[in-house]
Amino acid sequence: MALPPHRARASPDGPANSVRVKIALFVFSVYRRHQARGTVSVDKESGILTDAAKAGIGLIGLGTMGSNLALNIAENSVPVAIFNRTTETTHEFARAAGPLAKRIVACETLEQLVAAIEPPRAIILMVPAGPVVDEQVAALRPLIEDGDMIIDAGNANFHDTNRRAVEAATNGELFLGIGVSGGAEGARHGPSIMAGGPREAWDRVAPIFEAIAARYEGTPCATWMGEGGAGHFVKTVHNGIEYADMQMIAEVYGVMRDGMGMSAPQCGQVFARWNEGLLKSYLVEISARIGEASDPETGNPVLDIIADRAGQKGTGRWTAIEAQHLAAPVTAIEAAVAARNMSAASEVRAEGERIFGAAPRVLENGALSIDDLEAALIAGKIVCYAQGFTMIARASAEFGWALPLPDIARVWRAGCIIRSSMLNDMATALEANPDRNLMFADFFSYLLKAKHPALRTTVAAAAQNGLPMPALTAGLAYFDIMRTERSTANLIQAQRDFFGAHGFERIDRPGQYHGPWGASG
Ligand SMILES: NC(=O)C1=CN([C@@H]2O[C@H](COP(=O)(O)OP(=O)(O)OC[C@H]3O[C@@H](n4cnc5c(N)ncnc54)[C@H](OP(=O)(O)O)[C@@H]3O)[C@@H](O)[C@H]2O)C=CC1
Ligand SMILES: O=C(CO)[C@H](O)[C@H](O)COP(=O)(O)O
Repeated sequence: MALPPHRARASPDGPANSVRVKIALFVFSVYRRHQARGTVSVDKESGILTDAAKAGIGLIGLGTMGSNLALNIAENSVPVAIFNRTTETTHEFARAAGPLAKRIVACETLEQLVAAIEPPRAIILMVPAGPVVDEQVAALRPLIEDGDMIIDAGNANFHDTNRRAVEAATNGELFLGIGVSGGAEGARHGPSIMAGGPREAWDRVAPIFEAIAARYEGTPCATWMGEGGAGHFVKTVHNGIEYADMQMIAEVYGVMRDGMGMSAPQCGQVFARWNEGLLKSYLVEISARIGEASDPETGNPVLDIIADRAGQKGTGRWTAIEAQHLAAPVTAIEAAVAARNMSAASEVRAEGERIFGAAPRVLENGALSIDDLEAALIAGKIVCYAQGFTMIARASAEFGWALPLPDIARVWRAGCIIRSSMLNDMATALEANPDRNLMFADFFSYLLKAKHPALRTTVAAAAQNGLPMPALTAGLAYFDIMRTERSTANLIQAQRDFFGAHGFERIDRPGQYHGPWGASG
């Protein structure tokens, strides 16, 4: 199949150059301030920077993400003051920081942390979502001054971020809610950053975040999304898409493993091949590496010894719940969240298998090809992103944000977990028409026309053989519903009117009507 012509790349030169200038000016200003304060001294025993020279930013929470972000910040020439609940971790971290330790100010108390940062201060929180963030804000509040800024860079429910932004404004502080994606590797070498909060607050710290962010053809993947919880909202939908993307990949892995009898390394090799085509993406790439990895102790494929119960920290669930509130169907994401919950119920599943027997699962030779699975995954992925972007557009209108849909696609092109070669084309399509379902854009409708038959064949064969495919099935149903001009909701409306006198519209004249249901209605 020939690809359509429009895989144009946005020219990165203009914005990228101006960003480089901004970063250079910021770094220079930090250096000047440090020069003015004299030389840095180092504690002989710990090797930790102890000088009165002030840090350009503070960071609380040296776990997986915080420790890597701190190193990334230091590597980008910005001295960073660090604090962690467990003090030993702070010292271990600073000791292990090697040459970057000279830009790390290790603090044992929040008082030390605040004192170590150049005012007006900016302090990043990289701690678990929920009450911990409120506790950290409350602990910092008596120590900071008007104009200081707290930045929650963990995953947060955007409703909490909205509330915290209002509380901060009342207290004369600035509050940013920033979604950071990319896992440990991204945090260390370039994550994708989705910021929300007062624009002027973002502008103040943007040079640091743009410096540490991933780059797509020179353009930093760090974007201000809007006021309040806008950044955390976009990160939440990112994670919802992440759930669906991962689930769809797991579903085709299930067909290869159970339906086709392929080994984990064989599945890995298929993913590696797919990663050279339209499915090129971080999640397919790591699935290839996972499939090919073997357990050093037993020599068996690692994938075969991992328990089949998926964990979750809540962002997928937040997406599904919010989508319901917004009446924005994200059926593939909802199915993926439900699939994780069902995977966790392993004892119930075992009982089900005892009662009903295992489904046949094995496909007849030739029932499906690897190419069918690839095409099914391409179609499913387009539907899942289309749902995510539609939800973002709905939220933008509902919450009075002006969420920049093309920029969201752009900021996801590098650094984040859902980065994929399709995102540049999504940015182009959303630039042309941000209000239109992505499935209908020229490039994606062209692909869907070509690939949806394979999605249908795959879902049908899987259903026939008891291979569960909740996300791909949900994606196919969404596609079919969205291409059906006359749905079956006329019967729903009749039923509602029958039992509750809710009324219905007619197709042949305007107005509200009731049916001739008689006394039984
Ligand atoms: N891991 C990932 O891939 C990603 C995570 N995130 C988000 O980033 C945030 C941090 O995640 P991650 O680094 O993985 O988490 P970790 O569990 O690795 O680290 C948690 C950090 O928070 C501190 N902490 C935990 N509880 C408290 C508390 N009650 N009071 C003070 N400090 C506390 C821990 O300190 P101590 O050492 O004392 O335990 C530790 O420094 C979360 O919001 C997460 O959802 C975002 C993107 C990706
Ligand atoms: O934000 C992330 C990636 O983008 C985190 O890794 C998050 O923890 C993933 O979600 P979950 O733990 O629910 O799978």
